[in-house]
Amino acid sequence: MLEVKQVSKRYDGGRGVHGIDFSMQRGEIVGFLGPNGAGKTTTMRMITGYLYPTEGMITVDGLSVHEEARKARSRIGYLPETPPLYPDLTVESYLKFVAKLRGVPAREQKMRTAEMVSRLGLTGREKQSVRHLSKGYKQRLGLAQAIIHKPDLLVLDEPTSGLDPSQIIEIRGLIRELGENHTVLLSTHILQEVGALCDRVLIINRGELVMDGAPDEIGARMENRFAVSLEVRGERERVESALGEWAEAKGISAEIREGTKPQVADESAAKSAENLRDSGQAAVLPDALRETSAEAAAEDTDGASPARRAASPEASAHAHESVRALLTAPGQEDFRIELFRFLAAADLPILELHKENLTLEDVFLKLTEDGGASAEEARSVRKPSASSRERAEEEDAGSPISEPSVSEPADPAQKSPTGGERP
Ligand SMILES: Nc1ncnc2c1ncn2[C@@H]1O[C@H](COP(=O)(O)OP(=O)(O)OP(=O)(O)O)[C@@H](O)[C@H]1O
Repeated sequence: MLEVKQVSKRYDGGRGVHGIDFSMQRGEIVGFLGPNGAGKTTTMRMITGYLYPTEGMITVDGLSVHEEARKARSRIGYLPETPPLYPDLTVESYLKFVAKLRGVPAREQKMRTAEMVSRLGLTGREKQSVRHLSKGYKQRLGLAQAIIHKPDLLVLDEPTSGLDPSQIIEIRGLIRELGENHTVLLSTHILQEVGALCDRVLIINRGELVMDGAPDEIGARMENRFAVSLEVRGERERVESALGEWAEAKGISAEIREGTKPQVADESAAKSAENLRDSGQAAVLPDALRETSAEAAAEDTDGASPARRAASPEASAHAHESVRALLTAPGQEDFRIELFRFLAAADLPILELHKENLTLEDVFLKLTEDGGASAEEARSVRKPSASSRERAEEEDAGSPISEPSVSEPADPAQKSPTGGERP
């Protein structure tokens, strides 16, 4: 529903954003991450039609945000970093004013205002002046003004910035709810927020998109490896040799790490079992153990029978031993099911198994820290579906800037009475 095609915005000195290219499907909640000055607000202001791109094209539901501004913008709700609130109005009168401004039919304005009050948890505050709302309630009102005209796409610029932890939880809950009926693009500095809310993350650095993917996939994709760490119950030597052979045959590297050693109690149990066996007193063993001893006796003595291992003193000694390992394969192929089946067949129970990824934080730091991934390197880890554009050539630093606005001032200096953008 949103298409951002090769969009650039050049400010003085070559700052701004370059060749931003991505699309969003209906119903997605996408997190837009980047360090300060990376270009998040610039991109969002262009998507919402408040700023004209120097190059490129943005459409919402096929409508150009800049050429069919009125129609396109009726489908977009925007919560800027500083919500465009009028402190002298009451909550109710402000919402009615915005409803009118956004073209809600006169007969529906009252009803829509009441709906927003109830949906955004503003009940009881209708007559309160905006000036006296807490920061959290101002943010609720900011969300209300963004959705009062029932847009399809919601663009939220740092919606939880400046809120206290309980307000953050509340606003996240509201965004999650809004995400059930809207497509949402939200910028944030809080990595946790992306994990908590978003299906997908876009990372922007120095004006260029450097990552596009699901939060839990981008770490693996960035490294182009599939890594699994696991803990297996069994004697170290046996686990090591079984895993090692399997991994080698599959071209997977296996690194055996520390495991747990048998407890002293287990060692003494093993000793007792050994003494019993040596003194021929198997008859006093508990029934279950006697059965396994009998089975073991009936088996060939190649040591492969699980029952024999269970009854043997060696097995008792290793009954609580476990081994940790890290298996790493090049590429993205998921080998967990095969591994599970192999270890089950070898009677080596898996106590724990999980995919090892770079965390979102690792990825973010790698991509954005000084001297982190260059735009060229970063492009190579973006999804294949993402833009394969060549970097737009840097414009002359002194080139003139044309920044016409559609119907709103493009200059951030022109703010609403509270310093926010005009609603
Ligand atoms: N009106 C403007 N005139 C000149 N340069 C600007 C203007 N607005 C933004 N910039 C520059 O463009 C770059 C991107 O800024 P932008 O505000 O989009 O970043 P951001 O990712 O939203 O940052 P933050 O997280 O700090 O809000 C920065 O280098 C910024 O200084």
